[in-house]
Amino acid sequence: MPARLPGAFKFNPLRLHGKQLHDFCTLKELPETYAWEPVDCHGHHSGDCGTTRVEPVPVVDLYDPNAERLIGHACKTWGAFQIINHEIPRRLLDDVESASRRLFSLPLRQKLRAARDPDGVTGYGPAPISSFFSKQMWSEGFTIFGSPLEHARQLWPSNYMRFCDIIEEYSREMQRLAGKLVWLMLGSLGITKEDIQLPGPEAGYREASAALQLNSYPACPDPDRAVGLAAHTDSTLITILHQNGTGGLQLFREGCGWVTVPPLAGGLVINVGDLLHILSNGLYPSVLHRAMVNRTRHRLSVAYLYGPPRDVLISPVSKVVEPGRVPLYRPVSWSEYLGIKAKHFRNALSLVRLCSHAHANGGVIDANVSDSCAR
Ligand SMILES: C=C1C[C@]23C[C@@]1(O)CC[C@H]2[C@@]12CCC[C@@](C)(C(=O)O1)[C@H]2[C@@H]3C(=O)O
Ligand SMILES: O=C(O)CCC(=O)C(=O)O
Ligand SMILES: [Fe+2]
Repeated sequence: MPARLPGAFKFNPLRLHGKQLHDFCTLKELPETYAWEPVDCHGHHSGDCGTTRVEPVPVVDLYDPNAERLIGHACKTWGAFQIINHEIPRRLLDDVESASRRLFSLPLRQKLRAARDPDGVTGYGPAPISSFFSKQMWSEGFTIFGSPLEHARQLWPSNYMRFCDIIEEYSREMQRLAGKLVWLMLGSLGITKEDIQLPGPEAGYREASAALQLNSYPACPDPDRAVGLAAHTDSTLITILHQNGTGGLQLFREGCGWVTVPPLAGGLVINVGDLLHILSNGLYPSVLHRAMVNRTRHRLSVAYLYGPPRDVLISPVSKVVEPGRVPLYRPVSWSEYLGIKAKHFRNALSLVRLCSHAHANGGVIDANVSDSCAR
């Protein structure tokens, strides 16, 4: 019989899109639905590099006169790096972290007022990729595209403006930084404004589209069997990630395995996404990454997912397709690619790959490739 004590609803699991959700703080043990097979189930070597010294994820100082070259090298070898001296005020990073903490601290019932619609993209809920996994992830998310006003009103009917103001200011600053970083990356490939139709500095990088993903990873009673956010690449040009002082982000590096990205006070993590992978013809590969959880600390992260204007076609820029090589990907807009990713997840990139008899490594002509091809 259901308990009728005041507050007993907290222990009543609530459902969203067919899955039971929980107020994580009430769980003293890991429910089986959140217990993953040993991490190797992601199909990759688990843990950090064996006993050899792990090479750290590159850190680039944006004031360094060699920043463009260093960024190019990091994109090619890691598909990711951290930045310092990015000129995003520390106060704003703290504000967005507090706003996110305020949101996720609300009772589950209240957060569900702003739940993501089954076919929608914005609002509260498990990470959109959850539907591809039978086990649940030890995390919750809130996705913002454009104005957060409507959802913020549902969450805090009489006190929503502070949240909206912070999100607006953060998005504005991130847009400027993302535009600058993308042009540094393109510059490192020798690509100029004449070669590509992307928002540039003269327009303040406006017109680009972007989403903001707030992620929360509560302390977990059995972290070794749980996964915060399963391994994925982002569908973006680049993603800018702010993580609070608690580590958990890991990057997959060929020949090495999973490498933890240590939180750097005031630093930001930059990931190469699938669209930059396409645009660079695979020279700057999108990075596979995941988030792990821990026993004692609540981890928060804020991802700014930056893409081109939704209907601009992205394809390998001819300058990076060297003689003797071929374009590996067909043109695709961000809106189409997001649809492909939402349906096919890990196969999305190979589904826009051209049936070119070209080798994955920069499009060297090679007749022996049997990859899935764009039809
Ligand atoms: C613009 C987007 C990228 C994203 C799907 C989305 O429509 C909004 C959320 C984004 C996110 C954040 C967490 C990881 C991810 C794979 C997911 O499930 O939702 C990404 C999506 C993506 O990059 O494909
Ligand atoms: O929380 C993290 O460290 C990773 C988040 C992430 O990968 C994402 O939001 O796309
Ligand atoms: Fe991601």
